[in-house]
Amino acid sequence: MTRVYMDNAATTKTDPQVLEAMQPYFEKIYGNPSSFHSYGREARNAITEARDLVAELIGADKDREVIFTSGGTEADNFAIKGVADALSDKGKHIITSSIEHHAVLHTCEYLEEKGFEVTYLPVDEEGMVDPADIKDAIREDTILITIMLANNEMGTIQPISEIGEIAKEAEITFHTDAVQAVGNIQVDVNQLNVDLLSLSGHKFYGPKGVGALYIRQGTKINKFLHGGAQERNRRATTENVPAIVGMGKAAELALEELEEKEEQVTKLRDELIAGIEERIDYVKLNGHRTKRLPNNVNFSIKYIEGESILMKLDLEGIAASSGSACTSGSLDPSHVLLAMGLSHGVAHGSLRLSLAKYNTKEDVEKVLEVLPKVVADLRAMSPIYNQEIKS
Ligand SMILES: Cc1ncc(COP(=O)(O)O)c(C=O)c1O
Repeated sequence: MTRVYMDNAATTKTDPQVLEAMQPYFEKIYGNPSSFHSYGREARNAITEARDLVAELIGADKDREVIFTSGGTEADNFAIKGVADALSDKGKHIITSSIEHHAVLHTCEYLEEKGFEVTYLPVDEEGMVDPADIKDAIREDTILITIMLANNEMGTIQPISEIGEIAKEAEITFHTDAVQAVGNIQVDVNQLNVDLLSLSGHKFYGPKGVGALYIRQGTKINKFLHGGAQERNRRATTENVPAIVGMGKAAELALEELEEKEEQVTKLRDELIAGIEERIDYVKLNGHRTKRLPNNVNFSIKYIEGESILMKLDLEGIAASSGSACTSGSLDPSHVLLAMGLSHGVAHGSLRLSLAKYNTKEDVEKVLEVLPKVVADLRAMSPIYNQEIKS
């Protein structure tokens, strides 16, 4: 059976060119970047090169604004706790949205336990934050605004540049979680007006376990890991050189390929959306129809449970998700879909298909052939469907 992987928002396949770039850093160039000798120097140079490539991808200053982390989660933790720690004398109020990734939400909840106050802004039915709500939520003691660039579950892209303007005017530090956006759409820290931006290697064909935090020069933020003087004294621990090199290569490829791949993936996304709406009744596209990630398709399919669709699709060789990877193991409906006003029942029947540059027209055709049958089979067994629709 040919398998179709459409869970690229959870993670992407590592690009073979990335793997090739990493290989020497396990075998030959294995020095510690902090060491004086040539082995160390070679590793150090590789990190500098990777930092430049990541900086270039997001329009950051090459020398000093990118700090490597262990992934998107650490970048979010670093940004939020680091600013809270550095500015707690100034104030203890943070503004975020109710649809953030748990890496942001749980960090904010942790800070609430430590005496910070957090405003969780609502979103509209398309999952959009209203910049006017940000303006209204700002207080004398607000020290940080953190709003994601694009949502991992339903792909809505937020008006970050506009929110950034508001933050700048109010002189409040502004962070965005761009983990799902980087590599999928153009991301430029200056155009977005952000002070801090999180990204993660494995979401754009790089390796897992590596990410970065962009820190605009002059941003007040405390260090995250205490120990050695690595990463300009902001994050101690011996650098994960092969992974950093891999992320650098992935950034280089993303910059080269972005325009072409964005168009290719958008076309597949739109075929999937149109095909599902044409072939299956009682479905609702979740998220904004146009201001959405090129690789994201998310539908609520009424009268069935998301988990049962996933199981049936898996048996047919199609890998999809019911929401974010972190919540799909639990039976709670997605906090994102609930925040958009969906009922528990409808939120339960959600299906996310997330594309990558490796997906083909044939993949889309297979999904459009299999999914309607799966839905019809499940609905045939659904008492509510039979009661409400068939009678
Ligand atoms: C929006 C968002 N933020 C943060 C993360 C966490 O990234 P990582 O897996 O690199 O820790 C993810 C991963 O799913 C994500 O989608």
